[in-house]
Amino acid sequence: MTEPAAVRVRDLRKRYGRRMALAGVDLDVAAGEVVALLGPNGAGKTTTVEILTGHRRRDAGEVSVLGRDPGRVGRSGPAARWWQSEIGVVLQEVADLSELTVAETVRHFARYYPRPRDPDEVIELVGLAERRRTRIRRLSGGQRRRLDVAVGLIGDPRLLFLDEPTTGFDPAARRSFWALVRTLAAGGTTILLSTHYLDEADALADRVVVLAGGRVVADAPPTALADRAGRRVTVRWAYGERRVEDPVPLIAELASRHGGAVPGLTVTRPSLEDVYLELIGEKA
Ligand SMILES: Nc1ncnc2c1ncn2[C@@H]1O[C@H](COP(=O)(O)OP(=O)(O)OP(=O)(O)O)[C@@H](O)[C@H]1O
Repeated sequence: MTEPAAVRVRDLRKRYGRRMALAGVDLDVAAGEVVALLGPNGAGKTTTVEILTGHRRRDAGEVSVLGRDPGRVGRSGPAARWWQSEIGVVLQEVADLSELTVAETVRHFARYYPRPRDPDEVIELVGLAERRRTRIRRLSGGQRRRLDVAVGLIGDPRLLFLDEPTTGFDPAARRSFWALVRTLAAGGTTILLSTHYLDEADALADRVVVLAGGRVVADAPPTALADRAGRRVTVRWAYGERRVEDPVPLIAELASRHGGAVPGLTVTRPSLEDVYLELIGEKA
């Protein structure tokens, strides 16, 4: 028997007053998959993650997370406790426990779960072993984010939600965070990660779901998005430019028109970033 989907979303809708944040989103995450929800500011990524984790109500649509509706699972009772222990959540805004140390914080959250991971092991995993005794208010932004992830992992979740986990990281911190996500994925954790960094989605995800203006504008493995990038090339010459799939006939025609060499000829393939910008409508 195949494992049921970790996340299944159909026609999800959410408004804030007059502002349409989600205009009918479909999303699937299979067990064991790493899916990146990619999109610009205001695309609806956080709203989606908040609805899936039970932190925000939806207006319409079907949502199932580990077989339960997050809008109905409630806050207490055995079903809610089971569900909350199976998911790990790292949202953008976290509780302020700035007087506690790293180790105290992780141990504090471990008490909420029936089968927590070992706090020292989790601290080591997120790369904070040398900061175990540091108070939270003395951590850097990147270290603080790692602590958020430690708190998200302490319950040993099957499914982990990471909302823009590397915003504000320096390049080295991002790379080591990526290594952590890969370690978790290799251990079988299902991960839904929102990001506005294309390279992050490309580096980590089995599948990239691009959100723009509250809609899914692409849903494909990163390599398929890259292939889409490779298909169309731009041919420029001194008197014009055209985008074509196969540049050879156009160049032949231009060559015969100019009686030999084509003045100022260049042929360029779009980058993955060009395709992404086009998908989210930020390029003419
Ligand atoms: N609490 C709120 N009240 C009113 N409008 C909101 C609220 N939260 C989000 N919005 C609006 O809903 C839309 C989607 O926002 P959301 O935070 O989900 O996007 P996002 O993709 O996570 O953006 P970012 O990358 O900037 O975090 C935006 O237009 C935003 O201004």
